[in-house]
Amino acid sequence: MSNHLSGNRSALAEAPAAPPATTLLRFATAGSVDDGKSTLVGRLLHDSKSVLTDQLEAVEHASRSRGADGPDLALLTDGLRAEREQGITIDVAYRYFATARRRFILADTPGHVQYTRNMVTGASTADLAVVLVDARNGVVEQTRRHAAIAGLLRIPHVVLAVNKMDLVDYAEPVFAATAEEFTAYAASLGVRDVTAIPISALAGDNVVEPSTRMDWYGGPTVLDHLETVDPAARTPDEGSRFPVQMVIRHGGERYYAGQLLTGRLRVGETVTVQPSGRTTTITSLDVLGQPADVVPAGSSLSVRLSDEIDIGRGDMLTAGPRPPRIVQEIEATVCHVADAPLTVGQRVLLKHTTRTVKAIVEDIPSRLTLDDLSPHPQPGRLVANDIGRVRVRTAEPLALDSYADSRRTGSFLLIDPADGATLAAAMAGDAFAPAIPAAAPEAERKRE
Ligand SMILES: Nc1nc2c(ncn2[C@@H]2O[C@H](COP(=O)(O)OP(=O)(O)OP(=O)(O)O)[C@@H](O)[C@H]2O)c(=O)[nH]1
Repeated sequence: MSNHLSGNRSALAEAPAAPPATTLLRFATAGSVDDGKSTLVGRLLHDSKSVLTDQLEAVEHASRSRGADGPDLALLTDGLRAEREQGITIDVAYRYFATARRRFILADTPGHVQYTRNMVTGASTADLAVVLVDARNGVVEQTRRHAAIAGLLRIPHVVLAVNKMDLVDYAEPVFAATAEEFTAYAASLGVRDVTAIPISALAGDNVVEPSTRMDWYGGPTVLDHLETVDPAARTPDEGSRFPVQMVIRHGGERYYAGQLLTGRLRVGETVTVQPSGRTTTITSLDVLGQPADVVPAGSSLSVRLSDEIDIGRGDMLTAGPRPPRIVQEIEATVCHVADAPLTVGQRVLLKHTTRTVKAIVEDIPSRLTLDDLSPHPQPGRLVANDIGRVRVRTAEPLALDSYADSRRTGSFLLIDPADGATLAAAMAGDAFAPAIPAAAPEAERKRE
């Protein structure tokens, strides 16, 4: 049976296998406009020799033609001409690079205040967020928003890069005060793993090479930390989740193809078909034409089962200690990304893994103030860049995890049925409630 998928390879190519977690780190950058994100990323790529030579030559050429002395490192990341002309980064730019120790996917997200939605998009799958501040300004409103989003998205690790240390004479007290303020604030939002690093992206201090101008700092450089941090740390033990992407009939057999999002699958294992709840046994697993006994998360595969059960695209095979909840009534935290508002009573499509069902927005009980995550009750609607709570009712049951348990299968999209445009990105369940143990009540008291 090893080659039965050869005619269907292109369909499987939709979901490429991810490399093992130990070799790949997904991270996002965030900072206010002009804090130096692009310069930092350019410096990282340049000094770690991750940049392709032709790219670097193009940048040097462009920099020279603008009369600059050395390469303008921001040019390496601000790819789009329109963005450069506007002078701000307006969308998420994904970069793929590697060093000898690790491969990286970087979501370079914009700093402008109105682009919260892009930060959410870029950071939603990140293992780590690099939050930049300008050493001269310290923690500003945008920094607090970025910390809040990191908390909401449950990004396991945060690096606070205190940049432009060259402009504050590389002074330790400036760094220490900013690091202390940020770490305390982040902790109040449930972000516990913060590594603060004093850097100059422009001069190259503590980005790849340790700085000779900040002897008082004994911690890692940015690259050291990115190369050694454990991406899996703090991720809870997830069950196995295999949403069926397509059913392939071949030689009288049925094969279910898709990508294993979390956990692993094993031949002979009992799995539950969701949302019907029927159980069956895996008789074979096949990864790109090769039979396998055990398949890890991230693999694209096809599964054969012992029973003839009616299974189609959008069903999910699950196994493991914590089964998903089968729900039609969902409470979620959403980041609204469309220009048109989201309102109570609105009919939407809900896309969760490979399943898309009709749904209605039953309630929008609160909207969050991003500075401190305190809720405003009963906003009635959400507009672009708002983060709020919604209650949604679906026409059919869904097998849903809470976002706290699984970022992959606890998230979904709300889609406009008229044109297929994404309205909101959602995190199911108690996404922000437990992340703010003390901050919200205190903030409430302050307002009173
Ligand atoms: N002195 C000094 N200047 C820096 C440093 N890092 C960046 N800059 C300068 O700060 C300005 C903004 O840097 P960018 O990297 O474009 O900032 P950004 O955060 O990517 O800005 P947006 O893309 O607009 O969000 C540029 O003039 C940089 O040369 C630094 O460490 N020290």
